[in-house]
Amino acid sequence: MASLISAVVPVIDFNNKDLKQGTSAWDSTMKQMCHGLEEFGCFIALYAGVPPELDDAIFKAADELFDLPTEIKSQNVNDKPYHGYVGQVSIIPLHEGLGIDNATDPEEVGKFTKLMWPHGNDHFGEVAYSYSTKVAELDHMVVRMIFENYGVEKHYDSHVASKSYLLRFLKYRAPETIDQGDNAIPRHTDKTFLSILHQNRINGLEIKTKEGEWIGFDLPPNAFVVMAGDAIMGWSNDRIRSCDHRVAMKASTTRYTLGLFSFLSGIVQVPQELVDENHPLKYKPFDNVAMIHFYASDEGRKHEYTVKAYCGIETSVV
Ligand SMILES: O=C(O)CCC(=O)C(=O)O
Ligand SMILES: [Fe+2]
Repeated sequence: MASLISAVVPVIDFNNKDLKQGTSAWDSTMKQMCHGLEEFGCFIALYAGVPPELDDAIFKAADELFDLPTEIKSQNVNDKPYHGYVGQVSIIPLHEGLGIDNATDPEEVGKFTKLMWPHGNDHFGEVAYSYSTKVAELDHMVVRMIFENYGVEKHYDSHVASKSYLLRFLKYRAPETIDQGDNAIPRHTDKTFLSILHQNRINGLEIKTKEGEWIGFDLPPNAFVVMAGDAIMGWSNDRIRSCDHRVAMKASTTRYTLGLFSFLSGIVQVPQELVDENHPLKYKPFDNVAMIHFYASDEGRKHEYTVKAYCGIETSVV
């Protein structure tokens, strides 16, 4: 049973108008944020970039999407594991998910919309695209601070150019028994650089602390959980650790989460600036998408930290 002590995970207000690069507000936010990522693998962002009307619209869009027949939803396929439709899986019976790959590209959002609604649904497309671009703006601000904090600003532009965003609509129906709710999504780490999660006011996300305690969140409506994945753990040479998390469903109504998951293309390398006497190189250069394929294998799923097993120096398979 997890305790609700989210107060320990930093809560950062991104709505502060003084939050501009070079100000003391920026510096202290940057430090608090990186402390969250280093200690917990996550922090909570309060972010008004998604205004209340868009917030309502995206959850209504989720309702509309999941109401489609399974035959239609199943057409959401992707070569990359965990990117397309997931549903009717016996070990996670409460869960269903769909994904729009490259969700900050209006054409890709249009293609997904056409696949789901061959007769068109412009409203859905506009809402999904606008939500993705607004949350990607938060991701950019967070990543800018991370790069500045670790003194690697010069790599920021190439990082942004190599990233893509997957928008996933995630649904959890109410459990019929307590046991069924416990493992709505079993514990795992994401294979992302960062994951930005936003729920429809129904709690359920739990994270594991370094001390091994599971803690839950009581999240306010404008909260976005910014979570480190295995790609940032490798890139940061273990300064940031990926967040071990799971979902427990206790509510009697449907929970929705929108996840904006970022992945990197090309080869990811630890920046030279993050390697020194106190921080010897821990990871070989790696391919983020190949790491997801590794995780999808029987061997890949055995490890606590996929990135260590995949490309950690001494322990890796590549
Ligand atoms: O629903 C959530 O809060 C978390 C979902 C999650 O962990 C995932 O999709 O990887
Ligand atoms: Fe996750």
